[in-house]
Amino acid sequence: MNAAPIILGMSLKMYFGQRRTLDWCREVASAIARHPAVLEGRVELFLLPSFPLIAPAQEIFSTTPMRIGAQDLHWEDQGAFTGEVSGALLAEMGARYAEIGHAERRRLFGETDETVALKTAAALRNGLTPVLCVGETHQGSAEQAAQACLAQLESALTEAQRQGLHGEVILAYEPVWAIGAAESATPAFIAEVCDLLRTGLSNAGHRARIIYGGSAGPGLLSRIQDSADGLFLGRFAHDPRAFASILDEVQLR
Ligand SMILES: O=C(CO)COP(=O)(O)O
Repeated sequence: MNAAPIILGMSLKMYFGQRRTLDWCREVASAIARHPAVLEGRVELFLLPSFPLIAPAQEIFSTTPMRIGAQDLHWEDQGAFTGEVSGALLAEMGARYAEIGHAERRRLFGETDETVALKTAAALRNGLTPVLCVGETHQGSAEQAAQACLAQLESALTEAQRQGLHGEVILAYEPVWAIGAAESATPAFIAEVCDLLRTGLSNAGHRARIIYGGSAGPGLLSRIQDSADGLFLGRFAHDPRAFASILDEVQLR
């Protein structure tokens, strides 16, 4: 048994405008304010909205344990990087998490192993918890998936290690083939990969909690929470009631 809280993280990606984001925040804030799993400290909650909505989301959740983070950050702390947002600014705003290396950023925006490593260092340097996305591209065996994820993790940590940076990392295991799909990977597959990841992490001397993402929604957490430390939610928590119903699945660990 493990007394650590279950993590429920949520990325809104670029799905919602301002009004819908803030409505979602208000509804979820009211649901979590009275939820036993929250009141008893059994969950760690984070939300990653679009950059301009970080501050208003923080305001709405200010009396709740929901922490706010960013979906990306730049690897430098300041300078001539038009359009970018630094970890230093995010930390100054009170953000607590920074998502790094999501498959969409790799596929659509040229994110590479090198930029992921630089961004992981930038997050740790600024006291932000990296939500480091890893995952295999094609559906195969659990061993192949874990091997791909551990290689991505090792590569992502190289720059932080070189700079002597430490801090907690949340490993978001997201099989690329399960992102934006009709269904998540199966609970058995997720559990197998998470168990292999845990062994791999411990053999390599790393400490990271592991959350699963990729079409995760209501009904999944109760089937994987012995192996995974939580979920990284997307579309299937767009309905605030779905988010609240996932909270109902959080069991005593
Ligand atoms: O990428 C994800 C979370 O960041 C998962 O997104 P979906 O749950 O919408 O597939």
